[in-house]
Amino acid sequence: MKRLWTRQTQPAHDRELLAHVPTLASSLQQLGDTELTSRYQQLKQQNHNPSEQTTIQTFALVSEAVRRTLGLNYYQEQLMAGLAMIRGEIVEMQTGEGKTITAVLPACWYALAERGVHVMTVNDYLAERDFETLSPVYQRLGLTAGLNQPRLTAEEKQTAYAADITYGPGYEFGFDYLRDQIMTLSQQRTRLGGQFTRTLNGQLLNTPQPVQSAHAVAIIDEADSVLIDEATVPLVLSSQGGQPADNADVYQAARQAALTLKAGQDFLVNQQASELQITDLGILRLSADRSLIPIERLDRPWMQYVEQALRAELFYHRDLHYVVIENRVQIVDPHTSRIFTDRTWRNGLHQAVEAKEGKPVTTESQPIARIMRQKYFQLYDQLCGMSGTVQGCQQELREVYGAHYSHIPPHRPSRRTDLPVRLFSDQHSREQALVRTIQEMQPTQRPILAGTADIDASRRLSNMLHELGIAHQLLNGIQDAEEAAVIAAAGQPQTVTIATNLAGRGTDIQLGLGVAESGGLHVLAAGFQLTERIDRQLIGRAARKGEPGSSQILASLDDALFRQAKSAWVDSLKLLADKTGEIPVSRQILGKITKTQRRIEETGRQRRKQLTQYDDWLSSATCSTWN
Ligand SMILES: Nc1ncnc2c1ncn2[C@@H]1O[C@H](COP(=O)(O)OP(=O)(O)OP(=O)(O)O)[C@@H](O)[C@H]1O
Repeated sequence: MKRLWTRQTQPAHDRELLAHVPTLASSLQQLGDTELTSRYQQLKQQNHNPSEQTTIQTFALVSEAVRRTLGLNYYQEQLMAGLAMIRGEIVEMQTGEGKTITAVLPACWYALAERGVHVMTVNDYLAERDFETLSPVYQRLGLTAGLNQPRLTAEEKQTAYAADITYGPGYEFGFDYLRDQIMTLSQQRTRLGGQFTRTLNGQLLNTPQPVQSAHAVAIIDEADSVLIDEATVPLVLSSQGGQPADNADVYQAARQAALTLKAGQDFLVNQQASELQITDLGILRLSADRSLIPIERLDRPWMQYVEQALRAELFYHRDLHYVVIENRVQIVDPHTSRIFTDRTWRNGLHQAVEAKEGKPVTTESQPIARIMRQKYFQLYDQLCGMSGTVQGCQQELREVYGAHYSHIPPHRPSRRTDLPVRLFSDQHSREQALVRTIQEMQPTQRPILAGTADIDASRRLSNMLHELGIAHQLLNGIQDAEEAAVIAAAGQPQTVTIATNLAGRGTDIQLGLGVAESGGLHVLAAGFQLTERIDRQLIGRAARKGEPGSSQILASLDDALFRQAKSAWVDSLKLLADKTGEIPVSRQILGKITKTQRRIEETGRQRRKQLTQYDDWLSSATCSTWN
């Protein structure tokens, strides 16, 4: 990756440099809007020279545009983060420190070069929110902003990319790249003579053009999520599936066959690793009665259909891995609990889940092109980003993306109180304790955000509160309420919000009248997440912007983290439970939990590394075949 401006960070020098920004910005206050725009445009015409002077002027113009449009004045820390990002760094700013407007500083600085700036975040909701909020700021400087969303037409995408600054979810940029590659390849295959004839006929004028022109700059919000957490799953572009399948009976027959098999005899299963293998005995049993196999309708070996049916049965659970909405199986993102309406599992797994649920079986989509996310982001000349939680993955960001890390201190010291962790022997005891805590807090009028691990748990907690007549709202991706409306209400007095990880990133819960005085938002986390970073995201919803707030984790030995720990110390903890199921938590236990989370983070890193190496090998193998 090429750097536009590299220089070692010198905090004292930077502070001195940035101290000029507010002064210069104040002097711009007397300018009219047109004059403000033309000042920025003049900078653009000065044949973009990445000097410190240009940086100060750009930051001052952006500061004034933000003040006029949003009524906010940049903090010094936001300017520092902006400066770090134009050096290609990934900055860690605590949650709630105002990353959304911080991204405008590097975006406008990079836009001076007129090569296109892509601002990416984790999902379309956040991309649209940021685009809506910030477009008027860009307009003031004479810049255009575009929104790149899934399901746009090619023309709409071209318009979004033609803008100076394009917002969108990270994965969508990758999918556009794959679509462009496929189109370009298919055009290259058109024989020269064919092109000549088509040119004579005027047909080439209508030849589709790639939507993505360049990979100049990517500014990535929630960088650890986009670049690390999601990086285990490659981007795969598939042909359109999802139509009613005319071989539905095959998947149903495979399910019937799978249900006759006995674990330990006919198949071996490793629940932890989600692996299974049909034994020789199982194969014998499955082939015993050939009349049960719809042989002439198979597209792949029968065993593979049965294996997928078993996987669907054993590893894929409703309201955890998928939901069923309007008779359709829809995948749930394991990191955020967000529902992917337009994605399906491959190799017949989606159909196996549909058959398991007794829903209409749809046609399989076929993979057409794929790219590891790492490879896609490496295409950019310049990559930078922000997150509240970079610590724990800075080494990987450097190794894979060549991006250095810098930590930006909070504008105001945190006023969050983290109450002692509570641990329970099982999920049920934990849920009882959650409900008791919510009940006890009701008189304080403080809003509560209860974060659950999955949709199923959010529903259970919701039902328990219903039974007790405790009013609450639910944010788990399948309720009808608009996400923005739920979040807007979550900081109002006495509001109880139950949310899956959907609320974990990027949601800014504004405190209602009198809430700060009564102690601010209280976050109740139902369990530890697999990594410390994700814990910090949820907890970070409380006490933002120097406000008061508190958090508490209520864990249970049933949680995925303890299951993954697979250790004798976890089993021994059960013996310590009192009659409510609560287990006293020592520093030693907390230390072991942190150790487990770090081990899982490290395993994830190794896995991503292996996947990329395997992908490298695969690409070189494929290339040599083509040659
Ligand atoms: N300079 C500023 N002055 C006053 N308020 C600000 C400033 N910058 C941001 N804010 C406000 O702080 C709140 C949090 O901002 P934002 O959502 O961008 O934070 P964040 O760092 O992205 O949080 P998260 O890590 O949760 O995504 C918003 O309400 C925003 O308007």
